[in-house]
Amino acid sequence: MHIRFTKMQGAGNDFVVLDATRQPLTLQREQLQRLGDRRFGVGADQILVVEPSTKPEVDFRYRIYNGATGEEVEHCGNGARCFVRYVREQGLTDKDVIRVETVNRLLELRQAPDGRVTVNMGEPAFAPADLPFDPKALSPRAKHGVDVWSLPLPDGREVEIALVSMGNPHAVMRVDDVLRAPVAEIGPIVESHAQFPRRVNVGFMQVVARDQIALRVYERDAGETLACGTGACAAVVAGIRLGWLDAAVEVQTRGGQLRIEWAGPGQPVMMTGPAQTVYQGEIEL
Ligand SMILES: N[C@H](CCC[C@H](N)C(=O)O)C(=O)O
Repeated sequence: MHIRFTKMQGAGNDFVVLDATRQPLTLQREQLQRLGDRRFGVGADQILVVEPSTKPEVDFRYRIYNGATGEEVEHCGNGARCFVRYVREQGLTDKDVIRVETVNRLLELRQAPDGRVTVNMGEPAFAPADLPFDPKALSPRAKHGVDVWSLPLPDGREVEIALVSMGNPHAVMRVDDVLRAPVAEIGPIVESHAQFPRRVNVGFMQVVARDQIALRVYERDAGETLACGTGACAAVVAGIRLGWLDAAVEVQTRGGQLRIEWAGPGQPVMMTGPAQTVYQGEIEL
């Protein structure tokens, strides 16, 4: 199969974007993995497929696959910003506000004149069943009236995590210094911990000020990425709930800066950040 693709990045989280608006595109897992493979294919953290909408009030559908496994996932924040740039640059729409449906969310996206894109990421969810997270023998520790969980590790250590679903699952822990955080060691252990039947994205958050954090994320099925949009949303929401952060926070990631705003329960999380096209290409799959 001959495929035209667009390579994009949002704060260093990179994507292969495919246009399935003109004709249906059904890719096998192995083909998705080939697109994501940094040696034998194009290389990307996730593959984004833009599809026509099936509903009059929605402009597009957007499907997301982790590049390493070809597994479909529920949400991708940096990908949503690249999606907006893509559909406008490809002439698929000239709207300033775009409504797009993912597998389990309806997002509203808007691009500002300076090119930065703001995404209404929907409301966070916190019940263990939303992740899913199976507490088994664990019990939550209430902190600031919010449940945090002490997760036992195989070597006997424990890590304290806050659970947030942005449609996809996030376990967030606070660290003193992200540069020295044990991301490569603890990330994979928590990602595939038995308490997470569908595994989890693992965030390491350093609180710099009440309106500033530094964040690294060991992503489910991707390892550490340079930025994770839903991870930034989950970390800020957890920090606000735990009393560490105000309602608008600048998030410094290894790949760039994101701005996350959340006005509290019942409100959506708003994310603003960069999105760029890197190149276009073709590949035989
Ligand atoms: N690895 C994530 C999907 C991509 C999320 C991330 N790239 C973002 O920007 O939100 C998961 O398995 O839930």
